[in-house]
Amino acid sequence: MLLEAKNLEFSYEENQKIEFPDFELESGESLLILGKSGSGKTTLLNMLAGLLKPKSGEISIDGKDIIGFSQKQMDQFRGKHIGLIFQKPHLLAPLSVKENLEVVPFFGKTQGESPARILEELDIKNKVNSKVRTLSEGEAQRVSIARALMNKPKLILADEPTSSLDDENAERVIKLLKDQAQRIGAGLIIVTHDQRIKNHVSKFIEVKKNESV
Ligand SMILES: Nc1ncnc2c1ncn2[C@@H]1O[C@H](COP(=O)(O)OP(=O)(O)OP(=O)(O)O)[C@@H](O)[C@H]1O
Repeated sequence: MLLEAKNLEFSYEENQKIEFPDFELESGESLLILGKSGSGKTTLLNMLAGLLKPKSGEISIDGKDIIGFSQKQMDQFRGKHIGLIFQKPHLLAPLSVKENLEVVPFFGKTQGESPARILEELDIKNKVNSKVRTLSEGEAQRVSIARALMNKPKLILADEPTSSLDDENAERVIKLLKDQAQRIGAGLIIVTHDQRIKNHVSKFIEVKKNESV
């Protein structure tokens, strides 16, 4: 099993508690996190990425109890094994596409995939030397997927990756995410409201906020 989450709870404030459903994910499998606005989907993704510590519960990734990690251990683990994709691409604007990919193995201290190969897979090779500020939104999101794949992560976490894309680009990005996750044998978890993604991934959990604590 790649990932197991059990009895997770989080609270930002004393009179508020968010309880999360238990779930499991195998390598190569995809899962959607669904739920209303404000229900706690991004909070869950941030806990899985080790960016937030749950109030209680367990998260195991690749057999490791990530909640027990120190901040430094978590940063190293994330750099090596987790690829993150956000709603907006968060690329380094003054750098080229290639340079944006090359910083990943540099900071993760890993060997990294070849940027040329990944950009070819994502059909964006002709932009390799372009500055990222000259890219369209769909192209920039494909570069952010390329960046998340650079370290061949075991787990890919994506937060609303298609919400600012038109239908054609959204379909393309979903397909790429799924295909690439399968190619490298990674688990893929996507937070979304997007019906266009729901048509492509059948396994899901739903997060519901519980106000009465
Ligand atoms: N830093 C914070 N401090 C206090 N409350 C927060 C903080 N971040 C989020 N919350 C609250 O926690 C709840 C869950 O937020 P979260 O962003 O996880 O929801 P979400 O399901 O991802 O929402 P959306 O779909 O609108 O992005 C919300 O009520 C939100 O207002």
